[in-house]
Amino acid sequence: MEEKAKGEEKKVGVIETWLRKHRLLFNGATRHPLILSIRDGSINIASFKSWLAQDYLFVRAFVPFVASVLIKAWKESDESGDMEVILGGVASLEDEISWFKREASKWGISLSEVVPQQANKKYCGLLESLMSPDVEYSVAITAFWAIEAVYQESFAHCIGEGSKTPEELKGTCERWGNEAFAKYCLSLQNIAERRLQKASDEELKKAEAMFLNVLEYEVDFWNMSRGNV
Ligand SMILES: Cc1ncc(CN)c(N)n1
Repeated sequence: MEEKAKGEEKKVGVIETWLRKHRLLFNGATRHPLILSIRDGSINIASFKSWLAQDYLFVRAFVPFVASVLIKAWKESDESGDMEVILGGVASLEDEISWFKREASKWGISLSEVVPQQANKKYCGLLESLMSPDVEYSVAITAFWAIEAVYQESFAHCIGEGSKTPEELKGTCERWGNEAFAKYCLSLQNIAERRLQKASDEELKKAEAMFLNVLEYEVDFWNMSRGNV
């Protein structure tokens, strides 16, 4: 292998630095007991159904949030490619909502009767606050990446080697654990990283705090369904 010239080593990015610094918190969100119970097959189906119903409401609130990130990209981005990636995200949410409806009917859940629980309301409130034009693109795209990355890492774990995920839950895990979704998350990470490289110290602090907020809210979201056993 060719030896790298001095000073040519790849710099560790902002996001990679956060992932190393907050590894335990990231693992807390992506290796939550609910996810581990899917992976080892011990999942209580009532918990799964509760998660599914609550997540449908979350995803409906997620659509306008992603649309607001698209607007920020249009206004603020220095790279036109950002819009295509985010637009692809908006488009795939239509498919996701249809998937939730099909899945709910399969499990006998009446989505029109689902009442949002406290942790869900709180998380949707966070999404709404991020839609404000006062929130910087760097902060919003960081939140967007983190929200998607938690699901990708979580569900990919359920279909990874040695998993005993029940057959009827494999489709759910594939939805976020598949390779294409992993690539999409990487595209979002690259956009966020590029913006963070140019951000002021104050913006960087806000974005890091937002990353931690997302991890905390994701844990609360998983906990909400676990409590419903
Ligand atoms: C709570 C939550 N977090 C993330 C995702 C992935 N879009 C989701 N559907 N729900």
